Amino acid sequence: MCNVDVVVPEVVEEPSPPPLAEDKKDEAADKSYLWLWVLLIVAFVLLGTCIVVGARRWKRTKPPPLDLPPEEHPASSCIDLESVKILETIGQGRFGTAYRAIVDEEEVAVKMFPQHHKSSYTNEKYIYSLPLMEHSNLLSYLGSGERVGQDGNIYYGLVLSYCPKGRLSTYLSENTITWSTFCSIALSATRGLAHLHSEIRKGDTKKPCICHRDFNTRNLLLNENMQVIVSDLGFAIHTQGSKYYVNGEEQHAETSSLTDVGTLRYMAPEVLEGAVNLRDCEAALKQIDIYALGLVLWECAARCHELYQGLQTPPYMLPFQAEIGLHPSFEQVQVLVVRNKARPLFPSVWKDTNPATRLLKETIDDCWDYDADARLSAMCVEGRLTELPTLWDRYKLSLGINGVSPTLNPMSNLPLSQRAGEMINGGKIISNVITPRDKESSVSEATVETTITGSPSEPSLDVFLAKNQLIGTLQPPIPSLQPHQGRNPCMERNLIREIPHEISVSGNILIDPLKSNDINSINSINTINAANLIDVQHAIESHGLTNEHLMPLLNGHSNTASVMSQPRPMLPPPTLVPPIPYLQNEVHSVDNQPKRQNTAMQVENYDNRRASKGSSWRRWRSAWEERLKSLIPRRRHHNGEDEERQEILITPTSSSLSEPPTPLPATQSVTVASPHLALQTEVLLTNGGPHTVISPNHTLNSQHSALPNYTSETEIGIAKLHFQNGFAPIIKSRQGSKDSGLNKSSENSVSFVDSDNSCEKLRRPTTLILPDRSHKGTINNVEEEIKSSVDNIDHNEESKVTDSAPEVEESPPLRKAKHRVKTPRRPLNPRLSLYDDRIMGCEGETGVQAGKGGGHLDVGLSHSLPLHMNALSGQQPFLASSVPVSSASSQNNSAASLRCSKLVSSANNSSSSSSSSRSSSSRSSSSRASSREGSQGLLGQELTFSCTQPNPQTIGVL
Ligand SMILES: Nc1ncnc2c1ncn2[C@@H]1O[C@H](COP(=O)(O)OP(=O)(O)OP(=O)(O)O)[C@@H](O)[C@H]1O
Repeated sequence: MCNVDVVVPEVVEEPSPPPLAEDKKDEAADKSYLWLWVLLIVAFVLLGTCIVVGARRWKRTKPPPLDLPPEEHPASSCIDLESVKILETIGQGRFGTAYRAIVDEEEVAVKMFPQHHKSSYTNEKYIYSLPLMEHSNLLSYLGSGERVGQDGNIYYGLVLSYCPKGRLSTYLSENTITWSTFCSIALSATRGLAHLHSEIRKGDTKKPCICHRDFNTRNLLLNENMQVIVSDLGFAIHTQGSKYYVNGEEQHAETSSLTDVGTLRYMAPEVLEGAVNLRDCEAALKQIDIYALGLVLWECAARCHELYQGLQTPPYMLPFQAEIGLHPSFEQVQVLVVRNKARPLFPSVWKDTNPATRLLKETIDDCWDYDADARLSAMCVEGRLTELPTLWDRYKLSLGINGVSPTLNPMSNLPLSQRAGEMINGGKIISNVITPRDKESSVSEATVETTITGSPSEPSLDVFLAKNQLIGTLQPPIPSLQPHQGRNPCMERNLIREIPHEISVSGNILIDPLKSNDINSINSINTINAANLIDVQHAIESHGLTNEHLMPLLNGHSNTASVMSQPRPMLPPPTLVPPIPYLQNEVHSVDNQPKRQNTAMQVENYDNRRASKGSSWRRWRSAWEERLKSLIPRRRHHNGEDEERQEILITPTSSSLSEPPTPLPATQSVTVASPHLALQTEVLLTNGGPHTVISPNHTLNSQHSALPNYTSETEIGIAKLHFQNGFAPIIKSRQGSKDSGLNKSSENSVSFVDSDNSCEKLRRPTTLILPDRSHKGTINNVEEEIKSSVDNIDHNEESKVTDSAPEVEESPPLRKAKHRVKTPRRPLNPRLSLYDDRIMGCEGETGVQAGKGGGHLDVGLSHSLPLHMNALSGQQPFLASSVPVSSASSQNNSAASLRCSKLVSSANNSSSSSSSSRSSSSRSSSSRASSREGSQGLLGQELTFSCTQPNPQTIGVL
């Protein structure tokens, strides 16, 4: 309690001093900093996000080369050019000189580009530097750099792997090859191209599609293992859809002349036409490469001695060399490839009875198809070629084991399209005569073939055949295509495209001249045996086969079917020789028939009996039999001998069909002259209705010394004649006093067309007729040529029918491409090299070089010499003394070497002229010719060139 009075002093809280103004400021500042920080952080985050997203997008959209610029590519810095010791010159190209060199005791090739061809160097280096370019069938890129030559100029060099056997073209010209070597060459070349064409992704790295654009045997090298190495990527281009890239810079294909490069004789028809679809330049350029691949395959196969079955292998020829020689003009190639749709011909001795040969021919055919879309892809070609060795081995094996079976028809499993036609060796018509030797070998080979049809990956077909025992009843099966072989749907479309034409001559079985490559095939058309067809129908019936079963067997026979009717009936291909009638006992017969003997009579009776049963199927079949019988040419007996009747069908063409066919106002005179007309000839005329035999009694005697003439008056406006024995008749047409247009194709059919020339559609000829522009021929000329060709045939030699110039000149202009982007032309820029059969791009914006120089040294091959003549004046700046320029395979061949020590020449203005707009190119052709002659025959002498350049230039001494 004593503490009661204790007063606890009140603690008076001193009022806190009011906040100073500064403190207030700090607080506000803190707050604003905070916001600032927040804002900054947000901004950073946003910025970061944007950067990441942007970078990702950029990565996605940016072409791969920029991800990995050439300079950063490890390979580019592998070998320093300075460390390379140059030994000798191995080749001279348009753009640079190739040397054999040595680095660290390893042989390499160095390609040196002069300064004015730097863009070519840059482009080639860029292509080699793209990711994932390493491939066993491409040259390896080892390094690059600059070097000052002895002349003081800068040169740019690419260090590449060395191919000791040199150019493929040189090798082929000097050697024949075995089948296995051919397979190795064909496959490796295709693999190299397929790798270029492929887009490959490995992790983040992506190899884009590259199109070669100058694919030919000069740019294919051989290594020591006889593997082809694709080289010369100077024109190669990185494409993607409608765009392409030059040094990583995106370009738009439609605004440039992308297709103005390449080697003339290897140029695809669409390039020659200027009708490349640049909207999808990737696909278009690939297709152009594939066309060239087809020619390369043909070129190689032509030197495979095993394909000639003991006959002598013909000398090496470039594609179309037999037809237009070594130095064709642009127009010549254009007429041949675009207008005449000509392709190099397969020798008749390449029998289709050998499945490997057949597959090879089909593959080549599918590569150089006129329709670019119908061409195979490189991968697909590779897949097909992979099968060749196996097919060949099995065929050879079975040849040894099985022998001949008389019950099988040798030609029966050939596509119709491959039966017609005649073989031309070296571009010249031989004949359509089947020699006994041909027949024998055909039988033998075909017999064997039946035992090996179907590829290993096709067991279902074999099983199917074995189960049903159809061999001998059905025609030998055609192996269905493998998935990788998948015939491009466009292929079928192409075949179907011809149907209206064929149907317009209903009542006749036509030969498809597009595919007529077999000497044996012409006569096969005349020997289509209705009994065969009936047998097949029996087989179908008795074995309960459906269309699905038969489709694989009939693959590739769309032509046959399409001629017959629509919808396509399930009929087997016609046969060359009527097979021995063969009766297959039914396995599940309902009427328990006793076993029947296999005799012709039995077959006939059996057939009649079965036909009388009268089911709807049989009615359908009978109707077809009737139809077919009416289609099949009859044989006539005359003077005790069987003779093939020549059927000449004269049909109205499209323009006249649009009019009422009868009565036709004009009187046409049709004159047919041919030394090979059969003894008795009938001319069948049709105007869309039933055929009319106009002159059944005209008889022509093939023994007649003069050319027999056949004249028939008819009232048909348009005539189309098809001969099946391989000669080229002449048709003359008069309409009143005026001659109608005579359009003479180089195939076995000749047609004359109405005066407006609207009806004629030339198809790919089976003979390669060249317009000799210098030869102003007349009908008489042609007759003379036919005569001489017949003489040649009689002597079992090659013959050649030549179109006369007037027809060529009068023929309709080349088809213009529709719905396609026309390749822009740059008329002021040179399209043709002065000295080569090549067309070149133009030095300029695209960075792809044009008009480059360099002499090609292959004797007998196309050569090229520099467009930029000045370039050559220091062509060997890396060699101390004159060094022989030789192909690697003929390095010791002094005749093939070019001494470049002296450089002297003079230029003459060419006197050659041309009526065409490409007068400069014509002049250049003559220059080329002279240069090549010089290169072949004037080694060591001073060489004079003519050129379009105004001033004499120093070029070289051969
Ligand atoms: N790696 C190599 N190995 C062996 N020889 C080679 C090699 N590279 C080039 N050659 C030879 O040099 C020649 C010219 O080379 P290349 O074709 O690359 O030059 P180019 O100027 O592009 O020629 P082109 O006129 O064909 O365009 C070839 O034809 C070949 O004979």
